[in-house]
Amino acid sequence: MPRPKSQAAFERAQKVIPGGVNSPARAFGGVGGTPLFIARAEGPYLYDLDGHRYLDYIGSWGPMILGHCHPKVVAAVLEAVHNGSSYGAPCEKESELAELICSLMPSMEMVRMVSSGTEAAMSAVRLARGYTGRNLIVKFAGCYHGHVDALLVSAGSSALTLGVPSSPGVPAGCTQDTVVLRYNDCQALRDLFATRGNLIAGVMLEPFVGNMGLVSPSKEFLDELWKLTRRHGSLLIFDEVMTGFRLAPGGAQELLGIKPDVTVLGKIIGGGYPVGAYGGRAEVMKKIMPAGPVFQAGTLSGNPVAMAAGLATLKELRDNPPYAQLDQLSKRLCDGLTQFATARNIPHQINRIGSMWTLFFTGTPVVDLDTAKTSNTEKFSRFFWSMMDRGVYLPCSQFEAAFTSAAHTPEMIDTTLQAAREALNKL
Ligand SMILES: Cc1ncc(COP(=O)(O)O)c(C=O)c1O
Ligand SMILES: NCC(=O)CCC(=O)O
Repeated sequence: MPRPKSQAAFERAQKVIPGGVNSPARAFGGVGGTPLFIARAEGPYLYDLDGHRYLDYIGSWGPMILGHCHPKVVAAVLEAVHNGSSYGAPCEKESELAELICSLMPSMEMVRMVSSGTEAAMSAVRLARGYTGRNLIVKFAGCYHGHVDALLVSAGSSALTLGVPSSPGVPAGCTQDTVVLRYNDCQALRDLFATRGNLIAGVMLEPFVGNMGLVSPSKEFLDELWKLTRRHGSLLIFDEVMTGFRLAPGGAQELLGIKPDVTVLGKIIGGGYPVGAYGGRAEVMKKIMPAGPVFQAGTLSGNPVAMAAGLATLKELRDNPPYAQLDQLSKRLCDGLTQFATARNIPHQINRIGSMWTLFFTGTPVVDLDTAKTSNTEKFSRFFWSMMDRGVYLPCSQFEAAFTSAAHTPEMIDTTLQAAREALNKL
């Protein structure tokens, strides 16, 4: 399908923006070709510059759980805008959003707002170190916590898609206190804690991983994480930037019945505007300046317009929870995909939790980064473009989760399945 206006816009952008994009995840590096330039978005749809319409299964990589331009979010933002863009002084909306977050996620007694998931993850690492007086941070291969120096080792998402396991510009000193383990590997976790448990400030993980494609934790893995961090006084840090308010009103932690010490948030809490947050028990959070000695700050933190968008989004999710519907729609979609791929004898795995899902082109069950990497990414690329040409916008990498939104209807799922049947038949 020709997209001359996107092509021209990409060429223009490449002259003044590195790689033509402001975040590598958008560059289509994993599938080749030119990224679509978006003119506008509404409900479940994206519209590109060339006037094509696409059913959107990215939702800005997670935030748009209500679909684009939800009327209540738009109204809240418009009202806020007229009261000023930024004050550099506290406003009540910050407390209102903090109260709502803490009521929905009871592991959080206090929360600090920042402007991105990266900032939240970075600050959570500093807090864990400041609180425990220890340096070691444990992360898992394939998990992505934003572009935090200390966590940019064996990172997922575009760092994985584009084959950059760690980046130039991150000095060894920044990662020397980071230990990377295999996701779902209980023995590695036990071995590490047995030898260095008293040095570990915190263990950070995506409780369901979206950034190597969707991967779920085993019960044994979660039990072990809980037990070992309790025994050794290390903080258990859930990065719920993707899963927070996505899988349940109380996030993955509600679903799993675990109260992490610290939670990292982003995406949905900003309703499409730049917001991140981190929170936990008051006793831990009171270490943060000016309540305590651990420094962290931000000119635009708690921005009133972004707070309004986040509040409107979370209130809608609380008052009209879409989770059962999202689960049903996503199940219908994934069941159909499995059925078609099986009928065509295409080796595949579908991993799904609620409205997060990935179709992996591999015959091997995907439980960690190594098994995710057994996927046939060339097949994925052909499937991706075939779906795009049929008006379905999927994540542009095998190693990303797709998201269904509350604006999707059963009819749209069936349209998507019809496209998928044709695309798989042509693979
Ligand atoms: C789990 C997770 N943590 C952290 C981040 C970083 O968030 P941001 O892109 O807002 O910096 C992302 C996504 O980018 C993410 O998926
Ligand atoms: N899973 C990918 C992301 O969430 C990040 C999107 C971006 O950095 O643009």
